[in-house]
Amino acid sequence: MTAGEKRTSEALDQPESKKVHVERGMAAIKPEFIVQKDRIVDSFDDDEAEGGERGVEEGKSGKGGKKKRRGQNKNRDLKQKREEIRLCTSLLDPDNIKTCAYGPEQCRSTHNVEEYLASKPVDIEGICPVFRAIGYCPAGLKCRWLQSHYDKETRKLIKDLGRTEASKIELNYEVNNVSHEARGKLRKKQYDFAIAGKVIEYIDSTVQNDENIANAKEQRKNNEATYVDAPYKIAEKKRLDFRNAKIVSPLTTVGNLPYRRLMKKLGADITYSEMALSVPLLQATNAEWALPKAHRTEYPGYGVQIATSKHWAAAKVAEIISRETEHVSELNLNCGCPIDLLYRQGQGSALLEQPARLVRILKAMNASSGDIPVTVKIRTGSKENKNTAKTLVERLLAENDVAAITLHGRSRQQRYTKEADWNYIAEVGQVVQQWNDKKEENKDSRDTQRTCFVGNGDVFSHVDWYNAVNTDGIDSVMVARGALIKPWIFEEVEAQQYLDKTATERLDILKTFSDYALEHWGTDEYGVGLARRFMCEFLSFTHRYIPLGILERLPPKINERPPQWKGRNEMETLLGSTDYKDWIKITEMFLGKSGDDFVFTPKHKSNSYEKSN
Ligand SMILES: Cc1cc2nc3c(=O)[nH]c(=O)nc-3n(C[C@H](O)[C@H](O)[C@H](O)COP(=O)(O)O)c2cc1C
Repeated sequence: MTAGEKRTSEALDQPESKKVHVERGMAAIKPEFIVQKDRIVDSFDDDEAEGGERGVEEGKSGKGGKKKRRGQNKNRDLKQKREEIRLCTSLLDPDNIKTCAYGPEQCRSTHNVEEYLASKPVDIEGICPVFRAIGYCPAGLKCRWLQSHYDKETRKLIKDLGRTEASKIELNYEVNNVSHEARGKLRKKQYDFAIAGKVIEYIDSTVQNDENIANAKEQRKNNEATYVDAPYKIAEKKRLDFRNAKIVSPLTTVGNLPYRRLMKKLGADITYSEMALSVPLLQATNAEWALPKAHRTEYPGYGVQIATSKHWAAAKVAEIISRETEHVSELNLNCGCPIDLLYRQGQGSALLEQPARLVRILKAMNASSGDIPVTVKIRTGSKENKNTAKTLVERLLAENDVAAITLHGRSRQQRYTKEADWNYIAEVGQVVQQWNDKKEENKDSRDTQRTCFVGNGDVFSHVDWYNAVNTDGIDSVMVARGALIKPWIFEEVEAQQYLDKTATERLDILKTFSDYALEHWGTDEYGVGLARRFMCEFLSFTHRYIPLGILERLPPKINERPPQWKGRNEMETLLGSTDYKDWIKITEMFLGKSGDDFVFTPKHKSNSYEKSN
């Protein structure tokens, strides 16, 4: 709804005497916490976020360019600065000096340890979070908390290797690292696609173009004798059971490994990688292969999401993932990403308009992914008011290649200000349920795996969650922004009540994120910079939380915007600040002072950002 279309709604869940009149789309804040009534926080257009920085070329203004999206900061500078004097990584541990591949003369980093240590900024106070967690800090001399694990007398690192082993036993490590060897082969185009090769050949031979898929099915019906069976067998798949599972959506940029690890700790059952693109995966770029990595606690229940427009690329990626990783519970195809860049390449939500291509991709993935089941995430359709998901789902079920379907109740065209259509999600759920019932009745069928159906959109509390999962045909819910703005959402689901978290409790959550971020990105200058950046990205969602205790009425809604408010104490006010400079301040509580060269540009222009720029 636009600002000009304001309507008045009543708070129906309050007794008559307490009913308040609030503008539709506005959060009702108790008067004593309102700072400036007419200063309303801008609505957030989260669509851009789905593609992460891959969407930056969208929104160019000027001749021939696209209309600039309001409130978005394009061309964000996301690179973290590196130290001016860098220590060669061969010298990180004085007890274990390695051979430098370039030699001290050629190496671009310094081999003079004293010079390096003298150039380092003053250490961050306290105990190194990684050393505390695992008894050893891989950043060695580069650690920003070095004083906590360095003996100045002996000039040696302090290690507690007993603790390292213990933390490994506690499953405190990362998985799904694709080997250097496999990546090298990919880069040189020498990887042996033993399964995908056959699958691609078969799909190519049976289907030359989109129309032929329909023809092939017709041919199969009319003339069974001439139909050639696929020259490969589809492996038996691991079973998925999503009934009432607490699921965190795939979330580009913000759904990074430390965040997902945090969500597992806070009660999530299932997590997904950020969307990885098939082409850079096949080119073996390190950044793309970082995406399927997971924390050990995420498995089982960890899905890798990919985006692609080609069945051959899908088959190859599926084979690599099934052969080179050991901790993937499902392989998910993204058919929802709305950003122009991917859409124009036929990826993400573009596949909704090309069902034959989509079916081909899923078939290729399913046949090449070994025992990893294939799942898909779709939207209601491409255009607003023209839902196509039902027909699409019928077709996907008939092809029998997906173990689960997630439906985000919005079209590609629809922006986030409009609510997700849960009535339509329920209708599609019925289609899946009828299909599953029929399968169950057909006792002769060898394939008795039911297809799971998951709804997605605007779930922000246990009330929304139970409304969804108690609907016939809906197995569970994927939660995206709700789990970013309110990371304790699954605790509410478990407790079946709203939880009024204090600022201190919310800070504890951020502290855990900070610790996990440092374990993942490292405690050297560069790692701390990354941890700070991704913590700011996280805070760009957490700050949207309006504390329960200052709300005049329930339920809180994800899309409601508040007038400028203050919290019940200073910390609560700070945690709700829309100013990215305050977010940096919050990171400093855990990550030390940010240097002058730390750069963070928020994705959304907040009120204060616009004011100060
Ligand atoms: C920051 C952000 C990043 C997202 N990244 C992805 C992604 O990589 N893959 C995907 O399928 N959906 C992505 N989405 C969409 C969400 O998974 C989800 O479908 C959508 O936000 C609706 O759910 P919600 O109303 O619970 O937020 C992203 C959404 C946001 C806000």
